[in-house]
Amino acid sequence: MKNVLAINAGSSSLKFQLIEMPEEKVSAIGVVERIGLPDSIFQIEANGKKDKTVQDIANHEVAVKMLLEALIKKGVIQSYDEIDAVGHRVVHGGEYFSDSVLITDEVIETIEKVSELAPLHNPANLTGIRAFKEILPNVPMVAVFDTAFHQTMPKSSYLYSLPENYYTDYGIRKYGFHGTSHKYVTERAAELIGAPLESLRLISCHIGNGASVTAIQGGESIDTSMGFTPLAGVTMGTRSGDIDPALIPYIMEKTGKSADEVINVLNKESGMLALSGFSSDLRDIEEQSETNERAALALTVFAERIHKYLGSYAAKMSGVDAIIFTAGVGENSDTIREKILTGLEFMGVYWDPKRNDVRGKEQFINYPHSPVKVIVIPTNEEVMIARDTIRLSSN
Ligand SMILES: Nc1ncnc2c1ncn2[C@@H]1O[C@H](COP(=O)(O)OP(=O)(O)O)[C@@H](O)[C@H]1O
Ligand SMILES: CC(=O)OP(=O)(O)O
Ligand SMILES: [Mg+2]
Repeated sequence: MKNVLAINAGSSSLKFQLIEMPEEKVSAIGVVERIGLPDSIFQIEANGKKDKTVQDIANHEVAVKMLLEALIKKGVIQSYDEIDAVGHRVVHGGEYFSDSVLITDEVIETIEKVSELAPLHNPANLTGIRAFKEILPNVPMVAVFDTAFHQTMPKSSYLYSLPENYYTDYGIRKYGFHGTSHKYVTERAAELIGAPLESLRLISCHIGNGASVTAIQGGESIDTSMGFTPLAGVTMGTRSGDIDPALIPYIMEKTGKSADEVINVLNKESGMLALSGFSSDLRDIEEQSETNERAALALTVFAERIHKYLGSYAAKMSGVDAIIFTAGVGENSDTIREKILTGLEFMGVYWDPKRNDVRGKEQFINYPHSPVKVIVIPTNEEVMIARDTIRLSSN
């Protein structure tokens, strides 16, 4: 048995799970939120007990120390020697990584090199890696990339219609993200359907704060809604998704903002937050949607963008065998799933409102006679990270 610590470091948060492998038994799970802000929150659940503390946590290194100390204090481990390996989610791997990799100084340098392509995510991932390297210098660490699963996309999917040297000189292409999650639900879907992956055409909707839709044929990603960065595609919590690129210089001219400032608006002040006018959190928006027109419109825009991808990807694969919903919204919001699925009978999607009334667990929500299956599958990026970490650190 080996203890793997799976780390998902965000810009202001750090999610973690300590997992006993190969049994995949979770011995501790938790999250640190609001890192670098006042009143940071640290939550950990282990041995059937939940603890929550609120205190300032200045940076990721402090967060890492707190979580390691909490593992000992709660008796999950007796000493740090019991942590056999650490796996890190890294959002952008560029074209450098089509699989997870054992972290070396050279790997860290490469992750740094592609950081400018995922400014909300990669720097935070690197901070997590460095913090662990400092505190557990002799423990093997593995990087698991959001982009890796999408490296199977054909050139016709990933090339933009731009001068060729933009791709060859600058690596400008579609990369795609949430790959670890899309891969996890793909494999689970094949198991639940009871058919070999090779025979399936799937559309996976990862809808959380960040959201992306992926077409998966024969187990491989063949197209996805995010692009060069995680800003592209559907409307998200605070991200605009696709807009006309000519808007960027236009907004700069009208508002006097720099390019960086406009991108910051598109990343952090747009999406559901901008449409609703009050929140990026889908729960808040759903709560107000009966009485607040902007909230109702935001829900419609959000669902419609995803709805259109379902038609588009079904066309691309000449049909679809199953549609998958995952991540915070996809797993929990029957309202959004209903809005996305309504009107798809023409392509064989017959969903059952009773079965759709489900939250956070695996369930088919289609009628048994539906040619297209629709499945809610809670994602588990951490277990995927742990599996790859064991595979690559045991050699
Ligand atoms: N019960 C629920 N009903 C509706 N939306 C929910 C529910 N639980 C979580 N969400 C939504 O899920 C989103 C966060 O998803 P998550 O996958 O955790 O995001 P991320 O990992 O990108 O930060 C939020 O918009 C939140 O409102
Ligand atoms: C890549 C990405 O958008 O990740 P998240 O949904 O965690 O923000
Ligand atoms: Mg996420």
